[in-house]
Amino acid sequence: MIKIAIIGASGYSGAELLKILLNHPHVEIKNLYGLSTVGVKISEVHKSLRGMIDLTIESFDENNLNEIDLVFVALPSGESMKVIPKIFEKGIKIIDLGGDFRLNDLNEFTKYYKHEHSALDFLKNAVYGLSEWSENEIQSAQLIANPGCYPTSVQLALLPLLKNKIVNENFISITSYSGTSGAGKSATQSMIFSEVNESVRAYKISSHQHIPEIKQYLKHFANSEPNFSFVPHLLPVTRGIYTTISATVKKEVDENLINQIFEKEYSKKPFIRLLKNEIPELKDVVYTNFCDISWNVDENKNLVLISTIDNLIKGAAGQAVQNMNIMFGLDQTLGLLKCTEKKW
Ligand SMILES: NC(=O)C1=CN([C@@H]2O[C@H](COP(=O)(O)OP(=O)(O)OC[C@H]3O[C@@H](n4cnc5c(N)ncnc54)[C@H](OP(=O)(O)O)[C@@H]3O)[C@@H](O)[C@H]2O)C=CC1
Ligand SMILES: CC(=O)N[C@@H](CCC(=O)OP(=O)(O)O)C(=O)O
Repeated sequence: MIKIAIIGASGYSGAELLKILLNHPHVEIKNLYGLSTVGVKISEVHKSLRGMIDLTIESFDENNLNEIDLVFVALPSGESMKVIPKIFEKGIKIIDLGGDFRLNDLNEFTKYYKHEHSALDFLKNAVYGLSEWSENEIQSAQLIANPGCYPTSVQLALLPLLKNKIVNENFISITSYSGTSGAGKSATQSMIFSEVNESVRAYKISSHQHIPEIKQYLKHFANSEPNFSFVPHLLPVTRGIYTTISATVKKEVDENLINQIFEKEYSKKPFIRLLKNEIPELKDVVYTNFCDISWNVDENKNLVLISTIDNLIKGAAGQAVQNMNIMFGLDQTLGLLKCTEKKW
């Protein structure tokens, strides 16, 4: 059994981790950590877990991790880097759901993350855990930086086409919509029901922390440095990410070639569902680890790609468990709903 601790178990991603891990055949959940909820039973914080787990949330102390094999860290931005180096020193495997260890360009990193200087040197220890694209590196990693929710949906759709050099890189337009759970459980005025309901708004245009992440890993995985815009929007739903990407493809490219590229890259990947010309819908991926991808090219070589995920599952806890399975040499689908065939 893999003995697990979760730091940030009382948050939204913590809840999803628990629901998946309680159903995992090779996992034993040992310790749960929080901040304002210390001393409270986890089944009182996440009432959906009533009758499923009898653990109380504790205050984190790295000296209590002696029997732990893997720690999931689901803390707000800037908090993980305070605890992860101490856990790493003990030789324990770690999966960080936050952004603290995703960027290796220090200029970009310091723009977006309030850091402790000692944590900067530490960045090189992390492997970026985009499961479908870094399986080999994940297998041998001690520390995984789990990808952000928007970058997961963007990269899974764009990488195969950029890797095959069929997209014009002069301009790619990326528009994403997220449910409100993407912002976590802390209350802010802009996230209350009456502000969000029956409305849609863009935010952090040109300044979102996921722009450098997308840039870094398009280069890393596809050796591509396209000029792109990324505009996130807040949608009045609880969960899900809907990403629409517009670009032009090179003049010799047609839909058949794109079909072949996606099939080659993803036909054996259990969480990617290729929909070709169908239009994906959020309701078909929420509560799952699937990423549904569709594509369309018109006679003027305009490409539209659509990619949908659940921000809390494929965009956070589900991908984290997929990465845990890969790190421990297990079937990567354990604990998660999966595709057993790719025809429907
Ligand atoms: N929500 C999402 O869709 C996604 C989130 N992520 C990332 O995952 C991480 C967790 O996100 P999410 O679950 O939404 O966050 P939440 O805000 O829902 O939960 C945060 C958790 O961290 C604990 N916590 C808060 N502040 C501190 C602190 N100063 N020290 C120690 N513990 C603290 C909270 O404990 P308590 O409740 O006891 O106060 C709670 O357990 C973030 O880095 C986020 O960016 C990544 C992808 C998607
Ligand atoms: C709706 C909403 O506010 N979403 C968050 C997503 C944050 C997240 O999940 O990403 P990190 O782990 O990279 O911080 C945002 O746009 O900042």
